[in-house]
Amino acid sequence: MPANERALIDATALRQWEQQAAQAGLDLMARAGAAIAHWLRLHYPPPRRLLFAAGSGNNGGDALIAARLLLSDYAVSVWQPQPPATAAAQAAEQQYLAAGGRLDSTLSALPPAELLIDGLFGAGLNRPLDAGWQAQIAALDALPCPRVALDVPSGLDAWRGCVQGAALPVDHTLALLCHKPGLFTADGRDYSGRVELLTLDCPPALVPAAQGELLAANLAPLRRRHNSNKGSFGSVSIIGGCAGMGGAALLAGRAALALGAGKVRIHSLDARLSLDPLWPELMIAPLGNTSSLAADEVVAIGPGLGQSPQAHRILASVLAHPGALLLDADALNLLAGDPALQQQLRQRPRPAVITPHPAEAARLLACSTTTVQQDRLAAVRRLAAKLGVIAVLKGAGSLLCGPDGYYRLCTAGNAALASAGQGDILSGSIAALLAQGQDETSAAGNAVWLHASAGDRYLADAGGPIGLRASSTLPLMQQLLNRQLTGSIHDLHHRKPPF
Ligand SMILES: NC(=O)C1=CN([C@@H]2O[C@H](COP(=O)(O)OP(=O)(O)OC[C@H]3O[C@@H](n4cnc5c(N)ncnc54)[C@H](OP(=O)(O)O)[C@@H]3O)[C@@H](O)[C@H]2O)[C@@H](O)CC1
Ligand SMILES: Nc1ncnc2c1ncn2[C@@H]1O[C@H](COP(=O)(O)OP(=O)(O)O)[C@@H](O)[C@H]1O
Ligand SMILES: [K+]
Repeated sequence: MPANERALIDATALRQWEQQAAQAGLDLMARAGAAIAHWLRLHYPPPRRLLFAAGSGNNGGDALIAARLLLSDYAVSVWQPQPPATAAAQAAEQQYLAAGGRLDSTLSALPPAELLIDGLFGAGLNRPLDAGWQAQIAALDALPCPRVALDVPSGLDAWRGCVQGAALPVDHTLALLCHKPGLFTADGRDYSGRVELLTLDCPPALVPAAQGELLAANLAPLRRRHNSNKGSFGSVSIIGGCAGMGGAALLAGRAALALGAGKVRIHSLDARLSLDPLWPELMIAPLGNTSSLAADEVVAIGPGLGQSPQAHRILASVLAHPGALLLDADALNLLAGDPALQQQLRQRPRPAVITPHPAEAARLLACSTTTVQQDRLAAVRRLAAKLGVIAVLKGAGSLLCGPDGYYRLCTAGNAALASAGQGDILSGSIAALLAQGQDETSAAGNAVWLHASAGDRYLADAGGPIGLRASSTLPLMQQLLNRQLTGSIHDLHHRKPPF
C-alpha cells in the first residue's frame, strides 16, 4: 500500500479537505458514487438484485449516486427511511428519481436482495442510535445476503471504533477518500470485514497533512553483515520476575533473545530464579545495584516486577538509565501511583517506550478502562503527551503515539493474542529491536507488527484463534522477521531511516 494510502486524517482536517475540494470544483460525492458503482460491478457483476440503504446525510447521497449508475443493468431498490438533509444528498436523490429510480421508506415492503449496500450512516454519525434505529439495524442485519458498507458500517463510530448503540456487521467496507481509524481499532474489525480504500483520485495538492497512518513494518534495516558478532546486536536487561511472577521475566527475556538481541540478562527480584533450563542462554542474576547496568544497554522493566517498595526503588533508579528504556506491566502501575516518577520519566533526555494494556492506561490517566476503550486514540495521545514517551496502547487495533501526537495504527492481530504472557513477549521483542539499533518509534512499531502478524499467521494455520501460547508466538515472529530481511547488500551500506 503506498504511504499516502495509509494516511489517517482527523475529522476536522477531513472537513477542511472536503471544503477545499469543493472550492476547487471537485465533486467528491459524484466521484464516490462512481467509484462505488465501479467496485460493485467488478465484485458483484450484474444481473443482481441490489438493496441500497440510504440515510439522510451524504453517506446516503453516495448510495443514491451509485444506485442511479447501476439502474440500467441491476434490479435496484432503495430503502430511504428519512428524506435527505444535505444539499448534495438532495441533488443525488433528484438525479436518481429523474433516471427512473424508486424510493421506499418501508424496509419490509422491498423484494429480497442478493446484496445490501449500507449507506445509512457514515463518518457523520455523532451520537448513539436510539431504540428505533437500533431496530432498523437489527432488521438489516437479519437480511440473508452479503453486505457492503459505504465508508463505515452504520452505527460504528468512524473515528473511535465504538458501536453507537447498534452497528451493522458487513463483509466489505469501502473507505472513501481516506481510511478512518474506527474501522480498525476497538470494535472496528468485528464490524468492517475486508476494508478497501477508494481514494477518489483527489489531486495530491488538495490532500492535507496526515495526523497518523496505518502501521507498516520496515525490518530490512535489521539485515546482518557476515562480519558481525554478538556484540554487534546489543545487550538487553530485563528487570522483573518477583516471587511467583518469574515466568513473565523469562518470557520477556526469551523474546529478546528470539528476536535477535546479542546478549540478554534477567535481573530477577526473586533470588531463587537462577536458570531457565529450557533457554540456558539467558543469564539470570539478582539486581544488586542499577549502576551495574551499562549505559548503552537496553533496559526493559516491568514483567513480573510486582509493586513492592523494592520494586519502586529500582524503578526510580532505572528511570535515570541513559540508554533505551521500556516500561511495562507493574512498572506502569507503580508509575501511575507516583507523580514524582512520572516527572522523572518526562525529564528523560531519551524518551522511553511504554506498553500499557487498556487497564494500565486507565490507571496512568486516572480514568476508567471504559473511558480508554471508548476513545483509544485520544487515550494514547494523552499518555504520550502527559509522560513524554512513545506510548503503545495494546489490544484490538494497537495504537502507537509519540509526544508530537502523530500516531500509527496496527491493522494486524486478532484474539489469538488474548492470552497470558503475550504482553511480556511484546516487551522483550521491542527491547530486542532497540538493542539492534532501531530507534524507539521504529522498534515499537516493528515489534507490534511482528507480534500481531504472528497472531494472524497462527489464526490462518490453526483455522481459529484458540490455543496460541505466548511461548509459541516466538517461533512465528522469528520466521516472519527473517523473511523480511530482504534487500541488496548496497542497502546495508546506505541504510535509510526505517520510516
Ligand atoms: N468526507 C468527505 O470528503 C466525503 C464524504 N462522503 C460521504 O459523506 C459521509 C459523511 O456525510 P455526513 O457528514 O452528511 O454524515 P452521514 O454519515 O451521512 O450521516 C449523518 C446524518 O445522520 C444524522 N445522524 C447522526 N447521528 C445520528 C444518530 N445517532 N441518529 C440519528 N441520526 C443521526 C445527522 O443529522 P443530525 O441529526 O446530526 O443533524 C446526518 O443527517 C461520509 O461517510 C461519506 O460517505 C463522500 O460523499 C465523499 C467524500
Ligand atoms: N483481541 C486482540 N486483538 C489483537 N491483539 C490482541 C488482542 N488481545 C490481546 N492482544 C495483544 O496481545 C498482547 C497482550 O498483552 P497484555 O494484555 O499485556 O498481556 P499479558 O499481561 O498477559 O502479558 C498485546 O500485545 C495485545 O495488543
Ligand atoms: K454506512
